[in-house]
This record gives sequence, structure tokens and C-alpha cells, in this order.
Amino acid sequence: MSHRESKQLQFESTPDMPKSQPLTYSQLLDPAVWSYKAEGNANVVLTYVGRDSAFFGYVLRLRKEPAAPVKSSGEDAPHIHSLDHEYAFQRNVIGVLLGKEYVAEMQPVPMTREFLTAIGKVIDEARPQSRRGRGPDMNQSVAPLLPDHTLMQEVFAANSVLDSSAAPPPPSAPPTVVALELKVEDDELFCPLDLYSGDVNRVKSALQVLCQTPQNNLRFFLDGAQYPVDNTDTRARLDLFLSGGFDKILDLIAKILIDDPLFRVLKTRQQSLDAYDIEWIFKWYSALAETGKEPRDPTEEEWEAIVQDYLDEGREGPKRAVDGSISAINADAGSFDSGSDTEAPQPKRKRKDSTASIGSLDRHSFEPKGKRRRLDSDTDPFRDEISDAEKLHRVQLFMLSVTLKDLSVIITVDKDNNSKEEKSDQAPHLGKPMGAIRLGNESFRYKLRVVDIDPKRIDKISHYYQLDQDIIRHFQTLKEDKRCQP
Ligand SMILES: O=P(O)(O)O[C@@H]1[C@@H](OP(=O)(O)O)[C@H](OP(=O)(O)O)[C@H](O)[C@H](OP(=O)(O)O)[C@H]1OP(=O)(O)O
Ligand SMILES: Nc1ncnc2c1ncn2[C@@H]1O[C@H](COP(=O)(O)OP(=O)(O)OP(=O)(O)O)[C@@H](O)[C@H]1O
Repeated sequence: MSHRESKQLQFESTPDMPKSQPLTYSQLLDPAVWSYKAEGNANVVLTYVGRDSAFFGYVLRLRKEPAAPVKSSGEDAPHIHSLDHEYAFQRNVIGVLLGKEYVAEMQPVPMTREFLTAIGKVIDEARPQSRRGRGPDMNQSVAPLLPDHTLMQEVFAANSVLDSSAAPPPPSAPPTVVALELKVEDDELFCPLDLYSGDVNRVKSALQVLCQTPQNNLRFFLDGAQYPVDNTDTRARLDLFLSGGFDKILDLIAKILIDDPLFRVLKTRQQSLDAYDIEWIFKWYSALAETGKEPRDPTEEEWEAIVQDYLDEGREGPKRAVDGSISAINADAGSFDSGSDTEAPQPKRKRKDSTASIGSLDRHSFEPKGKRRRLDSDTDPFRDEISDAEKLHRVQLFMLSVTLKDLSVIITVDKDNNSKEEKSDQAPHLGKPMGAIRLGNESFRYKLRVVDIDPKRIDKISHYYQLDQDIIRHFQTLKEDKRCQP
């Protein structure tokens, strides 16, 4: 552990974390106690499969080696890649914006090169071919241990379902916990506004579209293991969980997304933080850089102050387009492209496909691409009117919107009769589910958690600008502009 991290990574013990504190790290540095669970572009996630019940239902999130060399940061830089910075950002920035209950607590586990090398080899075969190029980052000195959000931890405390020494349940056994992970971003066929609409039919039809073409936007878990969503065996198992099977699960998920405040908050935050077109953001970023004031990544304290200012300002106000026109931002406002011209079909989005960024909606802006106007100084009514401080503030709020548009939400449900109250009371450290919901005559418990809520590097602004320009060019080639409706 680096000197800096060993001094700062003293997270308080939290209700979400295992009871046996302090952690016996050495037992976690055994590759045999981990199995591959999932990964994204920057991190690979492992499930604990060892025998210590204190860690049943937990995952380890390992950072992967960077895709490109990381720009070296000066002494005063906020170490955006350090776990303590990441954690403070997740809890004190994203937690404040969305609600702390949606953000998991984590426990730092010191890493060794020996372990990272060994685990890289062990998990290689389980990884998708397209992801194998980059192994664990050998320079990480700590990695976070997190509750596995695709499980209900206290069910395992009560039932010891995850006892790795026990025989696995037969495939015919009904699943105990069902989880769906949604990455609420653009897609050729998918309109995020449907998910946010509050209308059960629209939410459900958006989920159905996602299930038909999940790509990297939807993952499905039964008792913590990922299953292909369009598979008949998966659907047969779901029938055992809930009569009516898959269709009823989607009803249940739709009901949760409407009942719980998360999606309403998320939509408002995404839109208000992204109040200016990326063309403006890039212009302001470049103007600052040209005068020697290139924005750098904020420190933890600076991020907290930025969010506080945003909340104090009540920036959920009007949205200014590049041409200066103003439109209201509220739960019902905004227009979105939903698809491409049928005469000019585009390649489907694929993980790591170079066309992936040319979706019908741009996660880096909520403006409709087909109608977006290019930056034109003659139509710039705000030209030179704002201070450098305000330019910087707007760039920083935009960076927050990028994180909020890249996150995933994991929705986890189990039947209410799974909770053995007397036993879960004996294990208060395992946390409580967040909500209860009824569907027909049955009661369910659910929890919602957000993942992938790390800060984005501010020097990616030019990358986002380039993506945007590509998208504009793409839409200029289309004849028809289909929108999904607010
Ligand atoms: O830049 P993009 O649009 O390619 O987005 C990246 C995503 O690619 P996608 O477009 O969804 O295929 C990419 O998603 P995948 O891992 O490909 O599912 C990541 O979310 C990446 O974020 P980070 O590097 O982990 O911080 C994303 O990077 P950020 O744009 O969020 O920095
Ligand atoms: N606490 C958790 N519990 C269960 N599964 C998790 C947890 N954290 C992450 N995952 C799984 O691992 C996947 C990758 O994790 P994560 O999103 O943090 O990686 P990333 O590289 O930062 O993602 P991206 O490429 O989207 O930026 C998630 O999509 C999810 O399926």
C-alpha cells in the first residue's frame, strides 16, 4: 500500500460490510477464493467463492491496466485513480446527487503483485475474448471489497445458500434472487426516456426492447450468476421463481422503477447537469486551456463544493442549446432520437465496436443529434459573457453528467418469505433491502444500487467532442429523424 493510501484508507465499518473486522487480508489474496463475475472497460469484478462465511455474497473490483498511458499528474493533482479519491467521489458526490442509499460502501483490501499476476491468469479463460487484452493493473495497491448487488446478503446469512462447500442447487431449483442490471444509455433501438416515463407500459416495453437486444445495456442474474436473457432455460427457471415467468418479472421491475424515486432523480440530474451542449463545453474548455488555465481534475473537496454550488443554485432550470434557444428541463421535457433511418441501417452497437459511439442518442449530451446546430459564433448570444470561473464550473458539471450517464443500475428482487427476520437481526452488518413491493398476491423485497460511478478524467472532453462530431456527421447523412417522445 502506498504511503498516501495507507494513511487515508481508514473507512469506517459500515452496515453493508462483513462482520469479521478487521479483514484477514491474507485469506483474500488466494486466487482460489475468487471466480470471475463480470467486467467493464476499466474494472474486472470477482465473486468470493471461498469458505469464510464472512465474505459470502461479496465481490472484489480490480482495476484493469489502462488502455492508454495515463497522463502524469503533478504533485497537487487529486490522484483521480486512487481508491480513496474514487470512494469519496462515489459517496460524497454521486451519493449526494442520487441518494446515499444507492451507493455501496466498500472495504479496501491491500493487493500484492503476486496475487494480481496469479488472478489475472486464473480468470483469463472466463473473460470474453474481446476483453482479454488488458489484465489487472499491477500498480494498484488496494482494491475494494463490495457487497454483491445481484444478491440479497442477509438471505445468505439466513440460509447459507452460498456455502461453497455445499453442492450447488440443481438446475431445476427455483432461483432465490433475481437481478437485472441496466445501463441506461443510448442505443439504436432503445429510448431511455421510456424508462424514465413513469408509464408502466412504456417502461415495460423499453425493458422488452433491451431484453431482445441486450448488448452491453442489460445483464441478467439468477442467484448471483449471469444468465443469457433470451435463453429458454433461463426463462424456464424464471417460471419457477414467479408464475408467469419472464413477463411477470418485467412487470415487477417496471413497477419498481416507477415506485422508487431513483429513476426520477437520475433523469433530473442527468439533464440539469448536462445543461450545455458539448460544443459549448469544448469551447469553454479550450478557451481556458488557451489562456493557461486548462481545467484539471478536481480534488475530493472541490467536487463536494461543486455539487454543493449546483444544489444551491437550483440548476434544474432551462436548458440552453447552442443557438441560445431555451427549453425547459423537467420530467416531461426533452426530445430524443430513437432510431436511425431505415433506408440507411447502421451496424448494431457492440462492445468495443468502433461504431459504438454512433448511437442515436449521445450519452454525452441530451440533445437530439439530427437537430443539433453546429457552434456558430454569430448565433452565440452568450459569447464572452461568462467569467472563466463560470466556464470552469459548467465544464465540471458536464463531467458529472458523463458519470451519471455511464452508470448502471442493479435491481435485485426476492420473495418476501425469504427473509428470516430473527436470523437477519442477528446479522445487522449485512444491510437491509431497500423496499417492499406487491405484484398480485405476492410480496417481494427489492434493492436498487448504482455501479460504475467513478469520476471521469476531465481531459476526455476532447474525446467526447470528437464523438459528438462523428454523431452529427452520421445524422446529417440520414433523411429521416425518428424521435422517442417525452
Ligand atoms: O467514451 P465512450 O462513449 O466509448 O464510452 C465508454 C463506454 O463505451 P460504450 O460507448 O458504452 O461502448 C465503456 O463501456 P463498455 O465497457 O464498453 O461497456 C465504458 O463505460 C467507458 O467508461 P470507463 O472507461 O469505464 O470510464 C466509457 O467511456 P466514457 O465515455 O464514459 O469515459
Ligand atoms: N458490487 C457489485 N455487485 C455485483 N456486480 C457488480 C458489482 N460491481 C460491478 N459489478 C458487475 O461488474 C460489471 C463491471 O463493473 P463496473 O461497471 O464497475 O466496471 P467498469 O469497467 O467501471 O464499467 P464500464 O466499462 O461500464 O465503465 C458491472 O457491469 C456489473 O455487472
